[in-house]
Amino acid sequence: MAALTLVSGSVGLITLQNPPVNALSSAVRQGIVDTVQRAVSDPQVKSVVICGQNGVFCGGADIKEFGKTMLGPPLVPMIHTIEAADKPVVAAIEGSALGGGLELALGCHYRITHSKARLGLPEVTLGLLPAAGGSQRLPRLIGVPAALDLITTGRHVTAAEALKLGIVDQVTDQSTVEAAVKFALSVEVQSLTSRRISTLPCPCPADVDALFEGVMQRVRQRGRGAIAPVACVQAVQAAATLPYAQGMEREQELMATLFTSGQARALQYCFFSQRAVSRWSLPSGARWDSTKPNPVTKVAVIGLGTMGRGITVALVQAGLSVVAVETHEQQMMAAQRAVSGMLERLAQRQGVPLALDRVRFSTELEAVADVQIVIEAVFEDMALKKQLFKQLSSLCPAETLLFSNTSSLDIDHLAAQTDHPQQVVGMHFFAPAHIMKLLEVVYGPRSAPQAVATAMELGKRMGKVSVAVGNCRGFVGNRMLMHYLEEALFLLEEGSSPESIDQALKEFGFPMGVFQMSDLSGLDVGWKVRKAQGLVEPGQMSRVRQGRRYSPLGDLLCEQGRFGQKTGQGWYLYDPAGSRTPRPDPWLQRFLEQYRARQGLVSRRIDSEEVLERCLYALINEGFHILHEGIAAGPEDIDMIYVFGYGWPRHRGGPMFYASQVGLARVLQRLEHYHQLHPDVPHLQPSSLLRQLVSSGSPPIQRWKEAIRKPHSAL
Ligand SMILES: CCCCCCC/C=C/C(=O)SCCNC(=O)CCNC(=O)[C@H](O)C(C)(C)COP(=O)(O)OP(=O)(O)OC[C@H]1O[C@@H](n2cnc3c(N)ncnc32)[C@H](O)[C@@H]1OP(=O)(O)O
Repeated sequence: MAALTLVSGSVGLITLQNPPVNALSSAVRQGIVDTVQRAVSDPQVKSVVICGQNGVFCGGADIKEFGKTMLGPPLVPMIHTIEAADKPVVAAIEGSALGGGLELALGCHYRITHSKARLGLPEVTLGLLPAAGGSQRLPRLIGVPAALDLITTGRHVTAAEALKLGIVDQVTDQSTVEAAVKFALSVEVQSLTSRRISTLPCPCPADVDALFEGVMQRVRQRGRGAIAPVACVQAVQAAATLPYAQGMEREQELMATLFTSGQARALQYCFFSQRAVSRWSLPSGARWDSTKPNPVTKVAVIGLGTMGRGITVALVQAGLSVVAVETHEQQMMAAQRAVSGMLERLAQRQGVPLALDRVRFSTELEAVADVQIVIEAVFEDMALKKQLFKQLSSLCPAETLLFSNTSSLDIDHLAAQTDHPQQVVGMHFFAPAHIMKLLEVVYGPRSAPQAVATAMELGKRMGKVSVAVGNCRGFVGNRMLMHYLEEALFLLEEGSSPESIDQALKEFGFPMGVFQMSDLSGLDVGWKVRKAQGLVEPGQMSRVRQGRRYSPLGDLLCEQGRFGQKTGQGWYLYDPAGSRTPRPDPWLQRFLEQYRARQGLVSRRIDSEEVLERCLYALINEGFHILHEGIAAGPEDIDMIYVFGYGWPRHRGGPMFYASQVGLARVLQRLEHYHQLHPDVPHLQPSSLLRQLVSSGSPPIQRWKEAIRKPHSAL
């Protein structure tokens, strides 16, 4: 797991060997301890270089070992031994030096880096802190403000930035190991006194207390209840105020709390789930590793509203040629200006050349005839989309893939309009499409595996987290969201207010509550969907529709022209119209009181526990139905959809992971309780999969698939 060879006569070269990222597993740590000891005690060795196999220095501690009994030598004394060595030790960093990998490098006396390498301490993203001395050494090396930034955000820095910050000593474009060996030879006789970072004082700015206070405030605000960023600030504060040995004690103490926390488990589950969802499979048995995506260089986007513009930008940024079609001349001009502006701003921010020449704008549908993929992004209207798919089917060659950016419409109906239904797949982007990371790739029973593979690959090229899901109303995300929204409305009817419901959800960790989110998306969007479902009865107040409880509150607001932020009024007041700051609306309060009075509803006090249980468990219950039907391959697919598309707090792992942490028996018991109180609400009736899991002893989430009828989970 680590090999020692003698090179250039006097340099002991230690190579970490643990593909793919040379994570510091117990075997690797043992290998490092053994090889360092041999190198240090070998009189022929005058200096040491540590590098990683296959162009990667080290991806950090082995995350797969977390939560298990720790075997092998611990990291902290291992790094101390390296730092204390009386022969110069040089880290040769290629690929990545992350987390424990960078901490290992900080224990070395020098760091030589390839220009393409990335360095960082991303432990915070896993619910941890750099507890192999990183929180104490980095501030001593680069100062408190820069260390706080890197440690609390976990962001990776380029080699150039690392050099500027003083993390590394040299950057090379050539062979890193050769440069490091040459460097090691040149420092063999130099004193190491100033090279042991742990012995250096921590450079602090004059207003260090104010700095910590400000950062702590920012971190709490941004973290939405996450504990790791707070502990990271506290650890750096220890580096700034305590001698190294005491700082290390504080680091270990803080880490001990984080290491066993539910948040760390949730974040580590997210790390693996994010990767697992790319290993898609279909109910037919087709899989990611046995299906080749089509080569794609040119894509068309039809419909240049908000979504189409965002998709165009995302495609251009992925290096593709795009034909952007909008048949209305005026809208086309506006879209062209908007897309060019977005691309210009992005190019400026990223310091890359402007790629405007990769987009060709056209008002002619015929312009799409020579592309490999057409992404339809016209208005969410079935008749309109059906007509377009019919036209596309006759316009495009048989091998062209036809993707629809629909958020809820039936993919099978669209496929049925074409001569080649196997070429049709849904690509549900989230607004703004060039920024949001989530992509739901929706397959129908006739979608070809190759079409799904190509959509997943295209998503990857655009930097998205793509999740393959089956076709059903609302797909996975919006289907679950419907019940969350409905419960919020029922709670309003029963006596709650938009402010208190939103507050409870924000305290849970959502960036905004359900009513603020609805105002932002536009209340007319849901109204249109409900109209299409035949649920809307203008001017009517009846609370039972299609045989179940229904709240007409949203419809009544829309009838008053209250569509949310864009009209200045919705569940909140926005002054002026278009402003983003919601203010409680006294009109709404009166309206709710009158509504309850007319309906004979007696208002009661509703606490945040009930808000969370009813909104979240209703959503989770639908997730169990989705799993049972095989619409999502596994719980991790649902969780990644919610984390990346709906603002579910990552440190809570996603709705299905959250259910597993709350305890399935508890979720079941509360759903039964609420269903008993509200028998006219079918979505509160516990799913049979949830019952089945509870009666089989609530297995851990990784084993749910064994109970699912059509499992094709990737975890
Ligand atoms: C009390 C005892 C513990 C003390 C610990 C002290 C403090 C130290 C803590 C840590 O070091 S925590 C780990 C910090 N490191 C990271 O967060 C880095 C995570 N990895 C990445 O960001 C990326 O993997 C990468 C290194 C940038 C490479 O990216 P790339 O896109 O090339 O590959 P991936 O698909 O992401 O990964 C490939 C493969 O490798 C697995 N993997 C990656 N990193 C680790 C790791 N640190 N431990 C275990 N496994 C890792 C990843 O899951 C992929 O696996 P498969 O999905 O292919 O099975």
